[in-house]
Amino acid sequence: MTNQQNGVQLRIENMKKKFGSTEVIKGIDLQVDAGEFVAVVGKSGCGKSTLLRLIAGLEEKTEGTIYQNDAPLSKENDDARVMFQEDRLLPWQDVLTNVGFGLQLQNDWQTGAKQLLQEVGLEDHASKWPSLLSGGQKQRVALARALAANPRLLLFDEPLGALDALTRIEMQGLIEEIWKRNQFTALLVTHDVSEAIMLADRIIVISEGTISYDRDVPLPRPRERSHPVFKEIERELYAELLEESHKQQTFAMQS
Ligand SMILES: Nc1ncnc2c1ncn2[C@@H]1O[C@H](COP(=O)(O)OP(=O)(O)OP(=O)(O)O)[C@@H](O)[C@H]1O
Repeated sequence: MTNQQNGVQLRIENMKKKFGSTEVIKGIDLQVDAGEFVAVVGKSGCGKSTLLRLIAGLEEKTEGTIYQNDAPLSKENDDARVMFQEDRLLPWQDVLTNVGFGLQLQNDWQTGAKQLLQEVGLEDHASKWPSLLSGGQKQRVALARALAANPRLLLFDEPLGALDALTRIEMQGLIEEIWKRNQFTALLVTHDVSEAIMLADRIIVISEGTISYDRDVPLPRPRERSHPVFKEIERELYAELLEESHKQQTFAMQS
């Protein structure tokens, strides 16, 4: 089931992106429903972050159109926020101010920022400097800061990539809970196949700048890693990724 009320609908048509003479995105067509959670998987360098940056309006496309709720996007996407692998917190500001950064034009921004810290379970850390937090806590602050803008689209660019396995699982639970509560549309770039199956309504694989695989995850939430359908999708995804990798190696040896 998807969160339809707050999230935006996306439609990407024939998206292409070149850096110099190298075409990184070679023609992507993708539709994402309002409130849908889509995971983007693929080999390092296949263009996942570039796709996210194009949707965020942080990168200029070479060709194609992105429609958001049927309106073409032409500049920075005000409805979207990106959460990166590195926390990007301001080290000279305390946690509360970091979260309230986007709220500071509002009179009572401290109350709003405290509520967001509560949402991510860090209400007792408001006056700390970021340097005193663990990696997982810093990512919780980064998530609260992203939520401050009440985004209708959250773009997660491998945000849990630097965390230890247990913290990562905890953060997956938090992201799922917050997505359900806030009802935004979500795109998650991840290298972790089980993370994709745990969180996404749908998984796409990007290979050589195009979508090579696209399937729904028909599992109830919260999900069990031991569920036979979970295992089946896991096997399918690894097979797809290995096949793509094999094709690329063969191509590299022939050329
Ligand atoms: N600003 C840029 N200028 C030139 N080349 C770029 C730029 N940004 C990305 N690229 C190239 O585009 C390709 C795709 O990069 P991108 O970061 O989208 O890949 P990715 O799939 O997210 O990789 P990873 O999983 O390692 O983060 C890479 O070959 C990268 O070197």
